[in-house]
Amino acid sequence: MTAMLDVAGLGHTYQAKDGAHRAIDGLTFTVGAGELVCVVGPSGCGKSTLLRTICGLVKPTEGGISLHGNKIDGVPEDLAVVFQDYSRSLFPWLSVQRNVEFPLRRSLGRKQRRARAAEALELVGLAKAVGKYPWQLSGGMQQRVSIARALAYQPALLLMDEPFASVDAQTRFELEDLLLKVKREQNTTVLVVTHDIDESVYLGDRVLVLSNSPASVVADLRVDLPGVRDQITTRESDAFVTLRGEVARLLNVGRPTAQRKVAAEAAVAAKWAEAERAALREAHAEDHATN
Ligand SMILES: Nc1ncnc2c1ncn2[C@@H]1O[C@H](COP(=O)(O)OP(=O)(O)OP(=O)(O)O)[C@@H](O)[C@H]1O
Repeated sequence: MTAMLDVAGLGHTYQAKDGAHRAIDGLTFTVGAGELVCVVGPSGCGKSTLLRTICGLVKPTEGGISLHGNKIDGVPEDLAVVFQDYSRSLFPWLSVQRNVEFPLRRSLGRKQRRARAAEALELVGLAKAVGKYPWQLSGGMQQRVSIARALAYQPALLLMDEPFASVDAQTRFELEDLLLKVKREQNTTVLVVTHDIDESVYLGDRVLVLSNSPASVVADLRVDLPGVRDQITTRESDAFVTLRGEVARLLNVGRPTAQRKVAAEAAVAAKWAEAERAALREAHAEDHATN
């Protein structure tokens, strides 16, 4: 598989008044064209630093990054980012259509922008919301707009930083399935940073587990699950449960308190997710019984 993103020996040390801080150390991995790779790691390990270097906002002190063969040296043009905080990334004074068109204003004419935005909004199920404003939409719908805006740009790489962390569990499941559908239909190359171990396994073709700060790659795990996934049956499958356990162990074993805390939080989150799925199953069963 051709490497769309190539991260080689990446290291970064921040120089602060109170001394130097080593944030990432010898990070090496690739993301193939059309692949979805999830990055998990303990809080404060250096995930944002990694994203900032890929976005060209921070110049690494060692190593380098290439995006489809071109060394990143500044903000790359063919990259789009979806952030956790959708409410701050959309312009409240622009309609949904205009928000999605915004990044295309320099590269495309009006007609082409319209068409590209309409296509992306259709893909995320928001074709009817073009004339609405972000504040007229639910949180999940606003995040769909952010995703549509990123897709309309047709980036070589879509970076997502905790993209579903600010929505409720049901919406999160819907958005995860939307991302998988988009990736299948558009063959988009995606790098997702998430704190959620279950989410990393559910979404990923691979999961990269990072160490405590300074971040390095502890494991690069292939997710051997079918391409088409289901929130209930996939998460119940033996392969899913085994892999989720492996990621949790890698985050936990021999690591300091912060990392154990992440794994403990993940275990609690997994219990909540299981309760959500049980409620979903009950709702489905009731629907069947009444129809
Ligand atoms: N501009 C900076 N100057 C000095 N130190 C920094 C700077 N930015 C981040 N750091 C330090 O580098 C380390 C890694 O930070 P980073 O934000 O990349 O971690 P993270 O994994 O994204 O954290 P979180 O999971 O909490 O979002 C932290 O110890 C942080 O305090």
